[in-house]
Amino acid sequence: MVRGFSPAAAAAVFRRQNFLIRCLGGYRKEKNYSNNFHHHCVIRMHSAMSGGPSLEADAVSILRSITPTLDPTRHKGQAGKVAVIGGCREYTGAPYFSAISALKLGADVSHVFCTKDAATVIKSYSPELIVHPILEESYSIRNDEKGSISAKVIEEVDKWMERFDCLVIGPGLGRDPFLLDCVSNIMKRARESNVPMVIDGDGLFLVSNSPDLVRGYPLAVLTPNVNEYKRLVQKILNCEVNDEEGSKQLLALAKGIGGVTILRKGKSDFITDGEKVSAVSIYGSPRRCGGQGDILAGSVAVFLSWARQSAYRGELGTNPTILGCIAASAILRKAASLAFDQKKRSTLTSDIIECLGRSLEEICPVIS
Ligand SMILES: NC(=O)C1=CN([C@@H]2O[C@H](COP(=O)(O)OP(=O)(O)OC[C@H]3O[C@@H](n4cnc5c(N)ncnc54)[C@H](OP(=O)(O)O)[C@@H]3O)[C@@H](O)[C@H]2O)[C@@H](O)CC1
Ligand SMILES: Nc1ncnc2c1ncn2[C@@H]1O[C@H](COP(=O)(O)OP(=O)(O)OP(=O)(O)O)[C@@H](O)[C@H]1O
Ligand SMILES: [Mg+2]
Repeated sequence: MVRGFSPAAAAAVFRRQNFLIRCLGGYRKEKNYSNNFHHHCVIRMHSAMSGGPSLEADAVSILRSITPTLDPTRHKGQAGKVAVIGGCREYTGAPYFSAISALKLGADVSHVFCTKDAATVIKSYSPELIVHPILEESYSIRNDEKGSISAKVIEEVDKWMERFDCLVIGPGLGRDPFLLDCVSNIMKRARESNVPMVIDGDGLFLVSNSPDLVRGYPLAVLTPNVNEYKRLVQKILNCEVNDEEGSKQLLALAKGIGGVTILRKGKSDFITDGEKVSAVSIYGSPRRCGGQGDILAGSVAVFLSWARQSAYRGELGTNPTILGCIAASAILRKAASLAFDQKKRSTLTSDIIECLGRSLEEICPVIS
């Protein structure tokens, strides 16, 4: 029996999950499980994370309820304006993956705020992105310039801040202390303007060391991978990750940072804002190429912006940040599965990005 549920409730959950996974089309390739869905489902619900129940989310219904129709009366910007804060000398792929994924899912405008070194490279990947070369790393400036550069960074971001529906902080940001200091200031400004923030990659390194940047901010979403989660648990809860108590620990972590939303990435994705834990377990791909988390972060930004629009219209009863995470996780996994079908071992992050549109179209067709 599924932990925490009566046999009847567990059977209903199982039937529902069966239906959802068929819609999302993602389980069929999983080794050893492909011919035995019942086994697949029950095992997953037992072993995904113990220490309290986590229910498979109804991702299909969520996607259908928050994805806007393509309506000729809408103007540019209404389907979402997102900005990625990331990209430095070392990493140019990560911010590109996040920003282009947002566009490929249907956002109208996608910006990248990065270092000067990274900007030309990112621009050359795509003419679709609006790239601002405003950040600086310590190696490229003198100590006596830091004050004026820091002020200039915030001045440039301030020009745009109120227009953004969501920021993605961290993909390919690096860990330069001066640069992270400037990004802390950007995060404080975003908070003052009530702009949602998806924090990923090196943004999570920053938040682990300075949790007050997001503490108690309900529009903050943290998307840790296994390393980033470990660091957060150590810093915030002062202990080690304990998967025996996985759900409880995740709830405690979200509460410990004042009710932010956490999407813990892994074999299943677990999502909470401190109230209950939802899971997205549909099968994606066995390829673990770098960059899939960056796609996810850009996708969360889009879906949470759409979920907030639906919430304004009074159509939702659930926290939009949770809905955005569930929708993004399901779409990324489905896209990864589609890409893997075609490319097998040579599947790359850019192949998955090319499947984002189809992945969403199969669930929310433009003309239904
Ligand atoms: N194509 C691209 O451009 C891509 C770029 N990417 C970008 O890479 C960045 C790091 O993300 P990741 O996922 O490698 O971090 P993660 O798994 O925590 O670390 C693995 C190990 O490495 C270490 N470590 C990491 N950074 C370090 C640093 N600056 N300096 C020193 N150590 C560092 C880390 O050590 P620890 O954190 O435990 O100290 C752990 O042991 C991030 O900006 C991401 O967006 C990815 O999105 C993929 C595609
Ligand atoms: N073992 C797994 N099986 C299936 N899906 C997984 C597995 N591990 C991660 N994923 C999925 O891949 C996506 C990216 O997670 P991952 O842990 O690779 O992030 P990341 O390390 O931050 O990636 P990036 O390389 O972009 O930084 C998430 O949606 C996650 O659910
Ligand atoms: Mg990552």
